[in-house]
Amino acid sequence: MTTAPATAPVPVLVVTGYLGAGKTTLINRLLADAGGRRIAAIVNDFGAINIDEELIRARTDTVVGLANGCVCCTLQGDLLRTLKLLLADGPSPDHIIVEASGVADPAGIIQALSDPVLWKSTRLDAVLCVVDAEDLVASPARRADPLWQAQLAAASFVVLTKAGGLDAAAAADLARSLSPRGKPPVIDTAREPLPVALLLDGGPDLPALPGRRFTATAATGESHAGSRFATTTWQSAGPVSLVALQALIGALAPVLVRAKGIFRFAERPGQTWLLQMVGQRVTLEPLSGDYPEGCRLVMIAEAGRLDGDAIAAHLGPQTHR
Ligand SMILES: Nc1nc2c(ncn2[C@@H]2O[C@H](COP(=O)(O)OP(=O)(O)OP(=O)(O)O)[C@@H](O)[C@H]2O)c(=O)[nH]1
Repeated sequence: MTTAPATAPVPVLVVTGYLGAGKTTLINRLLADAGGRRIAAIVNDFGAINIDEELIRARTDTVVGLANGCVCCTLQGDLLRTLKLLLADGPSPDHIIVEASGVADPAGIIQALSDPVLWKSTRLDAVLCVVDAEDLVASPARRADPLWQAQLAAASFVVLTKAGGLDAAAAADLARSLSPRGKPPVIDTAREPLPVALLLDGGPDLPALPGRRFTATAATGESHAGSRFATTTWQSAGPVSLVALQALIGALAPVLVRAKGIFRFAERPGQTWLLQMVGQRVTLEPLSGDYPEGCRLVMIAEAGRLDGDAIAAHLGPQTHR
């Protein structure tokens, strides 16, 4: 009697990191450099509109968005259901990347992925924590934030983004401060190529699976920020005024922690634009590729600080696509 060869569990890479740290950008780099690996992405956006899913969809056919909640708590069940569907539907991917929302405590995700039934078909391979160097330099108090600490504590790898403005010694100091003993490894994306094979396939000095340990503490500790931040979304079927958007950002900048949106402007017909705001840094860049018509905007602020009516006051009433 012959037995069917056991198929290896599909490895899962969880990408965590604070709001606007660079998770989506990093995942798109991994997808671009995937080297023939079939990668499925599950993208969790805290808000009702999943901008990150749209940005990642441009790179891979297999992307599932989980919006309006957090995979570390309210959407844990959805995460497990989505994983099961991805594995049941056609040929399994070689790898699954889960982008956590910026307010997620990875402990809850690790806990969900440790489901013994799921473990046979998928295994948590690594947790990658994206850390924004500019943000840390501008806001040193970030290090005392329990959410930020929980994300870093769960990391098997730390990816340092936006460190290009620091000199080499300052960047090395920053990396050491994030990982004093050199484990987890810190990868400075401004100075070194992204080690795709290491991040996706594991490294030689990583403990053998499934014995690799992950820091899983209570999912609902004070570090979880789902209730600390509130998200407000707005969308329209048609274009908006660029001047009105600039005025809106100017008016709300003092309270916004994060904003992102996909826009068409009445003043610039025929072009789609991506708005990104992290801290006080705002960028507006043209997008190439097919994006659905209309505009959508997600804004995140400390709960109670963002007046949703201000968006409609500047951009006009919300209309649905
Ligand atoms: N200079 C620089 N900018 C970066 C880098 N990575 C990301 N950014 C910029 O940072 C902003 C936020 O990047 P995202 O990839 O959307 O961040 P995120 O962590 O997915 O954001 P959330 O999902 O909202 O938490 C965008 O304007 C990016 O272009 C980097 O390595 N260097």
